[in-house]
Order: sequence, then C-alpha cells, then structure tokens
Amino acid sequence: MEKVISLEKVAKSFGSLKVLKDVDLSLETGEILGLLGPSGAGKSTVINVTLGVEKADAGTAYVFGEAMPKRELLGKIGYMAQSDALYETLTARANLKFFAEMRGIDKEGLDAEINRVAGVVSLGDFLDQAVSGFSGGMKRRLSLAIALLGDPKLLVLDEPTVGIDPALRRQIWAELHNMKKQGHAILVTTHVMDEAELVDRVALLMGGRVIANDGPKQLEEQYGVPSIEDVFLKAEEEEE
Ligand SMILES: Nc1ncnc2c1ncn2[C@@H]1O[C@H](COP(=O)(O)OP(=O)(O)OP(=O)(O)O)[C@@H](O)[C@H]1O
Repeated sequence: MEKVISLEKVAKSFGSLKVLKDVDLSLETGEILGLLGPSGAGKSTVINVTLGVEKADAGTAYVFGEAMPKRELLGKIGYMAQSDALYETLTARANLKFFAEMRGIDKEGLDAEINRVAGVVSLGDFLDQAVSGFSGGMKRRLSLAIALLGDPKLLVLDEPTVGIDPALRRQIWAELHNMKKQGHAILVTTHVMDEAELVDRVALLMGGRVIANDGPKQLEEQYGVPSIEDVFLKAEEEEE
C-alpha cells in the first residue's frame, strides 16, 4: 500500500503555546484514519500542517511522498474545513462550479460530476437554490460535496458530520467506505464517538502527541473497555 500522508516528528507552537510537540502519523491508500482528541488538542493544526497551510516548526509533513507545503498537490486533495467557506449569495451549483475551477477540475463532464457529488449528500434537488437559504446541515453537506469534486485520492475532512441527521450521516459513512474500497485515503476528525468505531484506525491526539494509534477494536482491547468513548475517557484520565 502506498503512503498518502506521513507526518514525521511534527512540532508546532503558536506563541508560547506548544500545540504539537512530536506528532507521527501516517495514512495509506484504502484506509480511513480517525483523528480524535479533546477540543484544542490540535486536530485542525495537524490538518493545516498536512495541507501545508501552516508550516511545522520542526519535522516534516509528506503528502503523496512530497514535503508540504506544495501548491501543486492541493488539487489532489479534497478538503472540508471545520467551518463552511461558501458563497452565500450564490447557488449551490455555482459554489460547486467555482471550487471545481479553483481545483483545476476538467470542465468537460463537470455537470455530471456536480450531479454525482450532490447526489452523494442528497442535495440534488437544491442545486439551484441560493446557499443563504440553506440550513447548517445543508451547508455542511455542500462543503462535503465540494471536497468530493473530481474524486480526489485523498480526502481530509474536519468534523464532516456536524449538524447532519443520523440517516444522512449513515449515508455519508457508507460513501466514505465506498471510496476507501476504491483505494482512496481518508483522514477524518470527529467528536462523534460512535463514528470513531467506523474507521480503520484511530489516532488519539493528546498532550501534543499521538498517544494511541490502532484499530478501534484493538484499542478497546488494549484499554480493556467496551467503546472508543471509554478509550478516550481513560486516555484522558491517564494524561492528567
Ligand atoms: N493560527 C493560530 N494562532 C494562534 N493559536 C492557534 C492558531 N491555530 C490554533 N491555535 C490554538 O492551538 C490550539 C489547538 O487548536 P486546534 O484548532 O488545532 O485544535 P482542535 O483539536 O482542532 O480543536 P477543536 O476540536 O475544538 O476544533 C488551540 O489552543 C488554538 O487556540
């Protein structure tokens, strides 16, 4: 399997705040990695260093074998940020078109691609409505559709299912598993602990380090607890 993401000894501080002290992390093709950690642990910072938006103070982030930041690689990454960056006055379709162009996605077949990604998040009927009239969950879904545009080999999703109904959440996870089977690599952060049971590997970020990194079932065994939520709580207790 090919390594899609590899973080090696990454450190990052903001002023005197050492957010990441020594982070090692990897993601391979055909794998879903769940990045978990308490609020403020640095999950978004890990993502930003991986995308090359933030530069690590020490250590290196490699994506597709290349040290980040590397502008040319951004088109190959489907990224969904924690807060939606959408053009409210435009329709959903116009937003999708805009971001497709930014990512350099082929104009030919774009209409079909827009229909495809809108279908995945059940927004097909709302494509021609202005985003300003969308609910929070609909905006989240549109952001996810944007990340899926062009079928990128790497998906980086920061809290993708916040504000999304259980039925659609299930549908989205089914789609993520589908993509994984097709050889995509997916890095996802979540606060929803039962979603962490659905990933191949959980990386637990605490105290500026990845303190546990294994399959959800293996972690539950290691910690002697029945769920990832319990793993999380036990790890947090041990950190204190
Ligand atoms: N650009 C920045 N400038 C200053 N401080 C920052 C910056 N980005 C992040 N931080 C700080 O770094 C810490 C980690 O933030 P980060 O957003 O990575 O955490 P997180 O694990 O994603 O949190 P959450 O789960 O709440 O989203 C926080 O204390 C945050 O205030």
